[in-house]
Amino acid sequence: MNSSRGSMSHKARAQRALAAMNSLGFSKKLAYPVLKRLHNLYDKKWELIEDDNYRALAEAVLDAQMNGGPVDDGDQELEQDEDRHQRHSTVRSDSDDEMDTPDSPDFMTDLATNRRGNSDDFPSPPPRRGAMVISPRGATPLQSRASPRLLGRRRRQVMEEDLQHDVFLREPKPEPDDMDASNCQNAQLGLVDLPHGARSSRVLALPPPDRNSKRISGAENRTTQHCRNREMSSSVAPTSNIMNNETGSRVRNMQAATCLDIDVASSAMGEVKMSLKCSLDPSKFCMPALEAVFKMVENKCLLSHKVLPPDLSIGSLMKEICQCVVQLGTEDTVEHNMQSDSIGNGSRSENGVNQKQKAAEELFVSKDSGNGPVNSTLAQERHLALSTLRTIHDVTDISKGEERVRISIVNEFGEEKCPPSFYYMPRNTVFRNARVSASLSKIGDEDCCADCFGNCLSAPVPCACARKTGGEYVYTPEGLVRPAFMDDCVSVSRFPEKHHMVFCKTCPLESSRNKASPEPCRGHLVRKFIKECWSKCGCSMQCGNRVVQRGISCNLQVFFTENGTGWGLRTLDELPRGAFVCEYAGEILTNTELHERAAQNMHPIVLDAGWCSSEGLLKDEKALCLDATFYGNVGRFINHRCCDANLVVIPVEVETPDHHYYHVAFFTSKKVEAFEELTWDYGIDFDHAKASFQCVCGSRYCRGRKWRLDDQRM
Ligand SMILES: C[S@@+](CC[C@H](N)C(=O)[O-])C[C@H]1O[C@@H](n2cnc3c(N)ncnc32)[C@H](O)[C@@H]1O
Repeated sequence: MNSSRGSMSHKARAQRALAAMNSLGFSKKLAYPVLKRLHNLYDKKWELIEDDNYRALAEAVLDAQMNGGPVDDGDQELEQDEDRHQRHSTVRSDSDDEMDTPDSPDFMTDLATNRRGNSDDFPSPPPRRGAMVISPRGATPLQSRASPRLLGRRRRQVMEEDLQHDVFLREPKPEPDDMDASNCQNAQLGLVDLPHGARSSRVLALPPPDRNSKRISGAENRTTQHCRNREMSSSVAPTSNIMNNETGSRVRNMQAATCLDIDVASSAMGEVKMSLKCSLDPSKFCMPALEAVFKMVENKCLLSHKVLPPDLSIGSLMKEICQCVVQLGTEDTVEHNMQSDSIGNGSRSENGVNQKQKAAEELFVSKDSGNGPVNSTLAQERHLALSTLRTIHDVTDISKGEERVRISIVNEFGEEKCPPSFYYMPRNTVFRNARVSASLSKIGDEDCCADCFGNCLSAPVPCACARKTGGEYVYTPEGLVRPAFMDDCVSVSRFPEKHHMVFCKTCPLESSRNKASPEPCRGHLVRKFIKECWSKCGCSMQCGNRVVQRGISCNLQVFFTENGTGWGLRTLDELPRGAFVCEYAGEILTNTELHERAAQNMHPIVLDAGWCSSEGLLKDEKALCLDATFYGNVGRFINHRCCDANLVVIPVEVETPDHHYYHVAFFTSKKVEAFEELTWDYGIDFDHAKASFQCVCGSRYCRGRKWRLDDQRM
């Protein structure tokens, strides 16, 4: 700040301020009321107005202009202030009176005169070298000392006008002396809403940041109007980096955010803007939808932690936003590149998406992302087409954004980059004939807690939904299955012979295998159910009795196993006993449909946990099973381990009170270390029939070992 200004009279300072505005092309008529307002707002501190070449004033004037010209609402305030001043001045000392205060009648008269006067009366400040400005009217370029940020806003204003005519804009080049801008290769990005009929959003390049702008000063300077927080590459983790250093994965690295610039600016008109700048390769970037970015940040920061971590800061949230923008903005490109690598016939479109493949997929794929099962039909004929089209999955997130958390995939041991093709589907979907009735009318008063609110677990008395589990909630406030309930579930899974089984008169499973002469029923285990609150319940989605329906919340990774079981699933964090991991999601089939596709199937799960309640023969459409061969979630990667697996399956009632349909949920049966493989016991009877695979689980209780030894002896 020019120290000589400190001794100038207020009148002179006001004149200088208006002259500076004039040199930017703002008329005194426009600038004057804004100056008055700002002067009041800044508690008559001229330094703040003069700081950074009248930056705050210029921004406020520009805002006033954009909001429809001069707004002289400062008059009243100023007049009131003047009254106050006059009353106050009667008790002021002589020395005070010597000061030529801006709210003195003198100041007012002079400003009023200047308002009427000619703009040429004011001396123009010396031009800044190299600064190119577009005039407010977008007509005459002129040189000025305005900050680059202001110039940027004015450019943007013109750009927005241009966009209305769908004009393509070139990115403004960073100013040669702007180191900040050159560190980050690209310009700032922003979204602009377009007028009706135009494309919904466009990425605009904003000008490089003002290197003169103030750094965050926090409490030290509460009047600072512009803050910036820059962190260079070392402090920002690679965003879409699926190479895990600890595991030494060979899967390729994606774009990393090499620099993060957080910019906060406010105007005197009460507007505060925050901007993020992430450095990336623009050729590999396509601006993602903001909703997707926010959803991802929520998932990463809030939902996956369930509670806010103690070290949460706005800075780290902003960093996450920046990283999510980079990740989402580069995913399509990476996927496309991989498709081109493997298929070799990709025709690249403007935004990096293989249009040919997209169009083909749209023909074949109809997916539902709503809650619960939906009676949509997924034609089996699509499978073949899909498997040729979708040979490669998105390597950064196998769920393709369908889950609350990103699920990465790595192969540390083999050449195979991805598992055989399948369509990721976070929830079960009916294949064709299965009948899943999730109607509200079927949920009686006894099956819901309509009068509850908030979190049922904090109510003094357990709600109606807990009645089905003996009047006790299965979940602890931490969202874990209670130890006693878990003990029972583990026992049923580990020692089935010790537990109650029901035998159908005519088993739907056997009759679907051989309708004419079905074999006798082999028995179905009676399992304990969890009953979660649902749509007719009055509690919130965050209720502690809603765990499975909220979806995956732990950090999982699909990886290529070393022991020959192919792809498997592991946790990246330590998990306590009783933690929900994921559902087994797939197509809902009738047993007949399952039998028809038996030749192709992997390991379907028969939904027979509720068969004990059925009298006589279950109708075919009620005897259901889940098949994740073609459509499924991460549950399809969980390998088998005999007896001492670390996961246990628990049936969960959510949307249907009858137990012909339910959710198959995996919970940890013991504490699981980070990077440990997650396994469950498929319950295969290796003695009874030759299994579809030779077990290599490595468990000391392996039931397949005997079978393998027999094989070797032959
Ligand atoms: C539900 S899938 C699990 C994911 C599978 N590993 C993959 O790569 O997609 C079941 C298949 O995995 C393999 N598998 C799972 N557990 C196994 C085990 N203990 N021993 C040998 N193979 C196993 C078998 O091929 C089995 O058919």
